[in-house]
Amino acid sequence: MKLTFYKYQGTGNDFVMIDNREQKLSKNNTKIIQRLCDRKFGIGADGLILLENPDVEADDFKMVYFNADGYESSMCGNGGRCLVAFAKFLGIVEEKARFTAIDGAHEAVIENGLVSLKMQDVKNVNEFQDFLFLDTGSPHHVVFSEDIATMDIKKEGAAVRYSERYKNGGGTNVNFVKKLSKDSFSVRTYERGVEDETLSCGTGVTAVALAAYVSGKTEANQVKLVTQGGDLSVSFRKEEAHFKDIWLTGPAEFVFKGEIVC
Ligand SMILES: N[C@H](CCC[C@H](N)C(=O)O)C(=O)O
Repeated sequence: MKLTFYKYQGTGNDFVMIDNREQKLSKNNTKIIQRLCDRKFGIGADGLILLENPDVEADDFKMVYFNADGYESSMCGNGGRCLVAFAKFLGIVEEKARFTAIDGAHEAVIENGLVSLKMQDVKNVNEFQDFLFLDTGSPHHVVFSEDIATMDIKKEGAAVRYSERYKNGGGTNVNFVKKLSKDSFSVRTYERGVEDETLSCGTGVTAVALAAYVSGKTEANQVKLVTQGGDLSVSFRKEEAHFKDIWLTGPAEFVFKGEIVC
């Protein structure tokens, strides 16, 4: 099968994007999706995203996300932002978009060259002695540390992701965080389903911003997250025990278009 694909990246988290409105690529093609994401035998990406026709009248499109391991996974924040940029390129949307992903409905706005994505509300942030755990559309374990620059993220991240706490529940993504100022943090993320460090993680930096607020490391409700692949920002409103109006903002860029036989 000949497939036209578009490569996008959002702060270094990179994706193969496919306009699948004609359903050319089926969702259980794990081997094909894994091969497309393979950085040696395929195009290479952290994940693959299908743009499909919406199931909901009010939506512009539907998002289906696969990790590089070829399996459909939970929400991808950077991928969602890249998908909005892709939808604009295809002429499906202009400056505003509304779509449904595996975790529900999302709005997005393209402004000043950045894409802002509204994330689902977060009801539970679980604080433990030396880490926090929350789900921002994907599960995230968050650890604050004085030194993350020299860490072996792949090794340290895998140790948590495959630990007793997570190994039977589908695993988790793992974020290592250093506080930079009263409203900015440096973040390095080990991503489930990539099974390696990614240059940034959208649901991950969203989790870090909320975890920093809950653990008293920031009082700001707009936080800058510095990742290996670039800067992202997360804003939110705390309403009683819930976090609402959570917006993830950052660049989302086209890299190249190609055709591949698979
Ligand atoms: N690897 C994640 C999904 C992608 C998350 C990340 N790429 C983002 O930007 O949110 C998981 O399986 O939970």
